[in-house]
Order: sequence, then C-alpha cells, then structure tokens
Amino acid sequence: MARLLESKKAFNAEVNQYEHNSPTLGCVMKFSVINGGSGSDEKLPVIYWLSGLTCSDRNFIEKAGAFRAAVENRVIIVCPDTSPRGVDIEGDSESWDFGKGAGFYLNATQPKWAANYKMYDYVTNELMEIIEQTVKTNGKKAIMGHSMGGHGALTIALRNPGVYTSVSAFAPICNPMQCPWGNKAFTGYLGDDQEQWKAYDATEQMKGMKAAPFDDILIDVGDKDNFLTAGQLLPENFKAACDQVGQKCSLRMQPGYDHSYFFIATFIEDHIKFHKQRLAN
Ligand SMILES: N[C@@H](CCC(=O)N[C@@H](CS)C(=O)NCC(=O)O)C(=O)O
Repeated sequence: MARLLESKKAFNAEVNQYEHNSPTLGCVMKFSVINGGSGSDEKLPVIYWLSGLTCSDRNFIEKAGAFRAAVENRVIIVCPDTSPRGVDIEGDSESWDFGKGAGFYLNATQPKWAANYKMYDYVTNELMEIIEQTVKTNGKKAIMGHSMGGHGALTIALRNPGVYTSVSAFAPICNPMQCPWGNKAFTGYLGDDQEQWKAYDATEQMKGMKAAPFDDILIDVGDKDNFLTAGQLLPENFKAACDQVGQKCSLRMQPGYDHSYFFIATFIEDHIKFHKQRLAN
C-alpha cells in the first residue's frame, strides 16, 4: 500500500504525493498524482507522465501547470520518479545523465545495476498495480513524457500493445542508440551488445512494427532546444521510421521554444486533450 505524504488542492484538483516500498527497485519510492476528479466518485482514466534527466516525481507537478487541464478533461496524471532513489550504488551520483535521476526506463542487465535499476518493470507493472489500489481509476491508460521520459513513454507504449490507448512526448530522445546520452546509458546499464539496446530504442521499435499501433502519435519539439541541435533527440529518425510503417506521427516543431518546463507548460493542455479524446472511446 502507498502511504500519503502530502495532499494539496490546486484548481480543484487533488495533488498528492505518496511513498511505497518497491520490491522491483529494492527501495522506498515516491510518486505524485494529480487527480482531476477530486471530490467526486467518478472513476477516471490515468495518464502516466515520465520525466527527464535530473527530475524527481515533483518537477512536472511544480512546473508544468497541468492542474486546470487535468480537471477540465477529468483525468488523473501519475508522475513516478526517474530512477531508484533509496539505494546507493557506487558511481550513481557522479554525473547527471547516468545513475540517480537517469534510470532511462529500462531493466539494467549489468551486474552492478541489475538488482535495482529496473524502471521498465517498475512503470509497466508495479506502479500500475499500486495506482489501481490507491486511486479510483476506470482502468484506461495513456502515457506521455519529456526527453528521457519521452523515450520511456514511446518505448513502453510500443512494447505493450493494447495497454495504453495513446502516447505523446515532449522533446523525446527518439533514437538513443544514435545519440551520446543513449550510448552512455545503454553501455552502462545494458553492456556493449547493441542488439540488446534495440528493445529500448523507439526508432528501432517502430521500424520493427508490422502495422501502425496508434491512430496518431503527438510529439512537440522546440526548435531552440539545445539538446535537439546537439543531436540528442533525433525526432526526424523516429518520424522516418513511422513513415516506413504507415504510422501517423504529428511531429510539431515549435518555433522559439527550448527544452524546459516553460515549453512543456505551453503545450501540456494540447497533450492532455489528445489523450482524453482517445481515452474517452
Ligand atoms: N542538468 C542539465 C540539464 C538537464 C535537463 O535539462 N533536464 C531536463 C530533462 S532532460 C529537465 O526537465 N530538468 C528539470 C527541470 O527543468 O525542472 C544541464 O546542466 O544541461
């Protein structure tokens, strides 16, 4: 059972933070929830939000300004942390793009990390079960995320057909095998065999699809995003893979926007509406 740590009200939404013992990750984990239906008995759909590098369960809550849209669209938004937290492994705090705050939503296979760094299993199994016990949901799910969390949302949605009605992302790392962040993380967590990396690469996953899994995939990227220009995101590679399999991908290059939560706050309502339309069917 999750333990309630804090409860706030914002724009009529209930904004709660919980902690629970995670057998999957071998430590205590926190997660935050925006309940857009607080005060009613209505069972609502859940949108999972996966954050990016250096984030905890709080960045989206404090910076995305998603409360009003959650209430207006009657959805629950669940924000997990981005890596195991309650465990110390040598080297987990040396850099901001590996270890703590940088779990990459995968199951590590390298001995040093394999016991705890299982964010893929955590998000797809354990967290979902805890949410069903903790919040009144109608069982419908969607997933979205930012940067490393956009990578997580895309790969998790593509690898779990039928579980999520829709997927969207802000500035996702679309082809981690081909970018410095992905190379560093995958080498560290998964080892040198690049065949093993493909399971966690959205572009590779999409290339392997026999048919389009979603009616549309919404992706926003700011054209002033310094990580885009540094070749960390590679949305054009994902879009090309989508075109190859006939998957519609609404990739919107947003002029003037960067990688930050100012950009996310600007377009979060569009993403919530995109999911709500599909969750309502
Ligand atoms: N620490 C990095 C930036 C990391 C970064 O931009 N993280 C993004 C996700 S990839 C984020 O959401 N940061 C937290 C925030 O802005 O609240 C740097 O110094 O360049």
